[in-house]
Amino acid sequence: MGADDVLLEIEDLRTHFLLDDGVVCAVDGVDLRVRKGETLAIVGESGCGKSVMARSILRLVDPPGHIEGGRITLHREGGPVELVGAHRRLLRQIRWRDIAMVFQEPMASLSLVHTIGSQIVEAVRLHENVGKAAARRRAIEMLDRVGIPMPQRRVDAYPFELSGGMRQRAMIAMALSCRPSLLIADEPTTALDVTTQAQILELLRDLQADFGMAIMLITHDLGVAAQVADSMAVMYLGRVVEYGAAEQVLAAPRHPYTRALLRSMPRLGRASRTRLTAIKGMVPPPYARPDGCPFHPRCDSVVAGKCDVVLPRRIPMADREVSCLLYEEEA
Ligand SMILES: Nc1ncnc2c1ncn2[C@@H]1O[C@H](COP(=O)(O)OP(=O)(O)OP(=O)(O)O)[C@@H](O)[C@H]1O
Repeated sequence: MGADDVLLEIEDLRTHFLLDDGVVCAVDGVDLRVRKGETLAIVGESGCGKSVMARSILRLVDPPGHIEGGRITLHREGGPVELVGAHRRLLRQIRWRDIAMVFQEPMASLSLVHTIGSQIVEAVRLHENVGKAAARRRAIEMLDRVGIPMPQRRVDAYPFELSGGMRQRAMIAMALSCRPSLLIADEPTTALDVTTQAQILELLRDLQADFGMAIMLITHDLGVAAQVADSMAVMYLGRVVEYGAAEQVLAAPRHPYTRALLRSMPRLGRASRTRLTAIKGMVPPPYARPDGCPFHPRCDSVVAGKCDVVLPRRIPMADREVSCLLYEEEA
C-alpha cells in the first residue's frame, strides 16, 4: 500500500467505558488504514467493538465512554489532521465535509421535526458558502441521485412519512451532500429486507464510483462484506485480528477466528452441502477479558502455556496482517 493512498490512519486506538462494575475495553489497540476510494469492511460478531471504533473516529462516543489513547490521522487536502486531539470546532468542520456517517437506523440521525430537505440544506450551508435556493436545488439533486421518486415533492417530507428503505436513501443523500472523502456506514442495511438491502448496497457502490469516496462499511454479515469490500478487517474483542485484501482474506483466512467465522456462515467458502459449524463457546462478557490472546478460549489451534499468556502482536505478512502466535515464526 503506497503511503500516498492512505486517507485515514488509525493507530493503537483505545476507547474504554468506565462503569461502576469495571472498565469495558471496547476498542483495545486498533490499527487500520483506509485508502482513498476503497471500501473497507469491518466484520466480527456482535459486541466486538466495530461501532465504538467507528464512532471514535468523529468522537461520537458518549460518556462514560472515552478515548483512552491512540492516533487517528485524516489526510485531507491541505495536510494531515489528527482527530483524537482535535478541537471540537475542527471536528464539526470535518463532519459531513470530509467524513460523513450513516447508521442502521436513520431515525437516530435524522431530526423528526424537520423536513428531509431542510436537514440537507442545513448540512450544505454549514460547510459551503451557498444560498438557500442553491442548497435546496442540491438537496433535490441528491434525493434524485439516491433514487427517491418525485424528489421535488419528497424534499418537503418528514422522515416518518418515508418507508425504511427510502429513509435510508434520504440519510445517504444527506451524508453525501457535501461530497465527503469518507463515508462510514454502520450496518446500513441490517434493518432492511433482503431486496432493499441489495438495492442500498448497489446504490452505495454506484455513488462510490461517481463521487470517488472511500467507504468504511461496518457489518456483522460476511456475505455483505464479500459483495462490496476491497479490504477487510476482522475484529474480535476490541482488536483487529486479521486485515488484508477482502478477496484473499475470504479465500484463504489465516487467523483461527476468521476461519471459524467463515465456517459459521452459509455459502461463503464452502460447498453447499457442507454443515455449518458454530464458533465454539461465546464471546466472553466485556469485563472478563481473557489473558493472552483474547480468542484463545474458543480457538481450535490454541497452544497451552503460550496463547493463554502472550498477547499476540500484529504480524505483517506479504498480503495481510494477522495477530496470532501461530505465525510468529513466519515473521
Ligand atoms: N454506552 C455503553 N456503555 C457501556 N458499554 C458499552 C456502551 N456502548 C458499547 N459498549 C460495549 O462496548 C463493546 C463494543 O460494542 P460495539 O457496539 O462497538 O460492538 P459491535 O461490534 O458494533 O456490535 P453490535 O453490532 O452488536 O453493535 C461491547 O462490549 C459493548 O457492551
